[in-house]
Amino acid sequence: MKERRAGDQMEKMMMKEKQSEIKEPLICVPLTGSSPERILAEAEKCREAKVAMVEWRLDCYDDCFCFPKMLAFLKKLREILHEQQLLATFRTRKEGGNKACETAQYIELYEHLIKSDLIDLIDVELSMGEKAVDQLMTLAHENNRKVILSYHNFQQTPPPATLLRYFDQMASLNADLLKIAVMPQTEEDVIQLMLAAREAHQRYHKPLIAIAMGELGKITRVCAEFLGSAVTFASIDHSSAPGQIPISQMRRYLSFFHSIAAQLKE
Ligand SMILES: O=C1C[C@@](O)(C(=O)O)C[C@@H](O)[C@@H]1O
Repeated sequence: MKERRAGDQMEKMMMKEKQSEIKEPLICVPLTGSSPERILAEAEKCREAKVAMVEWRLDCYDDCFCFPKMLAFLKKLREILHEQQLLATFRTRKEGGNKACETAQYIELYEHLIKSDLIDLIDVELSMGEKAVDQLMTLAHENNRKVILSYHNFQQTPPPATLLRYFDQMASLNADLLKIAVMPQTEEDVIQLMLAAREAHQRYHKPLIAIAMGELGKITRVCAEFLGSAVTFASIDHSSAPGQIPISQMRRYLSFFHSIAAQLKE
């Protein structure tokens, strides 16, 4: 019952997006523990802080490929996080995550997660290829789960035309949210990422997440609302990517930028 409530919240966000009514982005906090004890402790903190969305980074969890164990643990996690939207992510090593895995293993993991009925969203890497993406997209949508299609580059920022091509591929593969996180080397890279995000937001009318990582890119996390970003990531214990800032600070920044956005709309 309570899980449905989290799903409804996401549904409302998507409706608003369709009406081009940009609103304050949701904060998503990643759980990066490797043991059940650590993950549950992080989840408790998220619950106490009334975090809107929590990302379980399965590539950080030791037993992610032991499916019965993983699912039993997910049930416990969900009991703590019943008010939150729960995003399940396996970030592969080639996109900055902690573990490598074969495509077949990746698909199997997500199939278990989708069918468990215990998560609201999944993050699927665009680089998995059209066939794998299609398969997971169909299964997720049949089970009323939302899909974030994502691209990460922890080394550099590809040129604007490439960023737009990725957003375009994500939208045409029917993603519910389009997500790009890149590493800027210069301030121009940060600006290019911001411009590509604005352009994609106007073109596709889909919620997106656009992040420039590291110190240089912090601005994209706090002024997410101006890029059309529906979600921004913040840390509660350990950050899962360079440049993430603590949730208490993030809340202050978001409400500051939201008040500016509201004034501009008046
Ligand atoms: O993709 C993302 C965004 C992120 O990389 C960030 O830069 O905040 C953090 C990851 O946990 C998440 O999966």
